[in-house]
Amino acid sequence: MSVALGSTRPLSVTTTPVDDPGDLFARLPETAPYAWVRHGEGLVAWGEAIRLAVPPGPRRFDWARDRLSDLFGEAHVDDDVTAPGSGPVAFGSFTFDPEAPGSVLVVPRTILARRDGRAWLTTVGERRLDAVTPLRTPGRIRYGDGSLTAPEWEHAVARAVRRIRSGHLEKTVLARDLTAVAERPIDVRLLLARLADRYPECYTFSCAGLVGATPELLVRRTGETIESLVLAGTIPRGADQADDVARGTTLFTSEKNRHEHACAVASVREALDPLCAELKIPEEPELLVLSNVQHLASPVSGRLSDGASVLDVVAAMHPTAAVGGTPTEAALGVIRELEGMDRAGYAGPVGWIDARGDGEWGIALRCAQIEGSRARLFAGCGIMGDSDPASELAEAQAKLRVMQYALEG
Ligand SMILES: C=C(O[C@@H]1C=C(C(=O)O)C=C[C@H]1O)C(=O)O
Repeated sequence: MSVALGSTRPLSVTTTPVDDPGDLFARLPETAPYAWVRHGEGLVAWGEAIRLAVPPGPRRFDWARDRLSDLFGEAHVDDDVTAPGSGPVAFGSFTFDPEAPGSVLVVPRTILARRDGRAWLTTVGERRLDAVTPLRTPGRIRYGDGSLTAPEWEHAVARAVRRIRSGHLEKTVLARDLTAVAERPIDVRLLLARLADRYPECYTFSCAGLVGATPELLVRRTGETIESLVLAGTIPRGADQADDVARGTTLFTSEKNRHEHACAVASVREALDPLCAELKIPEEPELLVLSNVQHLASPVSGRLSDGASVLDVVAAMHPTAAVGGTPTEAALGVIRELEGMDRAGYAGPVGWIDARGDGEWGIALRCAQIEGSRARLFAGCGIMGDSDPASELAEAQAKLRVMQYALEG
């Protein structure tokens, strides 16, 4: 069930303040890099002190929380920083489908963090020196269809639209995958550096081979405060500034996109309401403009009422209608039936948690699963009753470009 690497004795954890390390990614060795970074701040980590394979099932988040609270509870911790992300930390990636295997938690051996003008280093066990080798380029990339070809995927979208029009559900989200094979093994650090450079407002992440830059913050917990950024409703960027502004206006006034966004916001409200003493959700979304697409975005904030950990909040929220649909069960049924692929960690929660229960988790979007010289890229779109399959395909392609750029430069 669970695989623990290294010692099963209590963890010995030391956090000390360090001078500003500058570019966090430049400090990563090539093997097993972990990351959660936005605007140059966050955590990078390497080495694996503990790896837990989370058993699939409806109680997987509870299992993860309980195992971590045992591990962290019995650890010997010497923490001179006491900030969110200091002391022992676990990175995690959960599969989209609770019944799919592959969810994992890793307590890295070394964690380097930088936040609000402070920086610190955490080591688990003996402090070791890890050589930082130069970045390696993967060479030529050859792409192939994933589970469905583009026309097959458009056909699946058309079927989902019919299902929605016949009143079975309001919204679903269909995704597709692409395969990529590089000439040489893929250096995850190079992908991280390129992603962070082009998408600084996204969360550049790496966890157990799942690598990407997601704009969608599922939840950040800092003490009793939580924040989230709900995204749904997308239009590709324009050819020039005037076109861009016109597209932004089209997106903002599009009934289809506003409805799609409202479904996502409603699912987040429903999940967070029972956990919160206070919850703020703006009445109207705003525009989030990224290098490849524009999104409708609603920043959410709240105050927890009962000391839930960040994983408890993740458990309550996943899957939001931004990646599942409305109503959830009907939408998941359509995804299982029409998408024809295993989403693995794509569209699942990815992030980190510390011993206080603080942490940051995103929805794993604009990402790929990397294995040696191979990658599997993912992207999906919210489907409504008036979705046009060709436009949805164009949107999925715009989203796939994030990882294509990371691989190709
Ligand atoms: C499903 C993805 O993105 C989600 C779907 C969106 C949409 O359909 O408009 C927008 C943002 C995300 O919530 C993806 O990037 O793969």
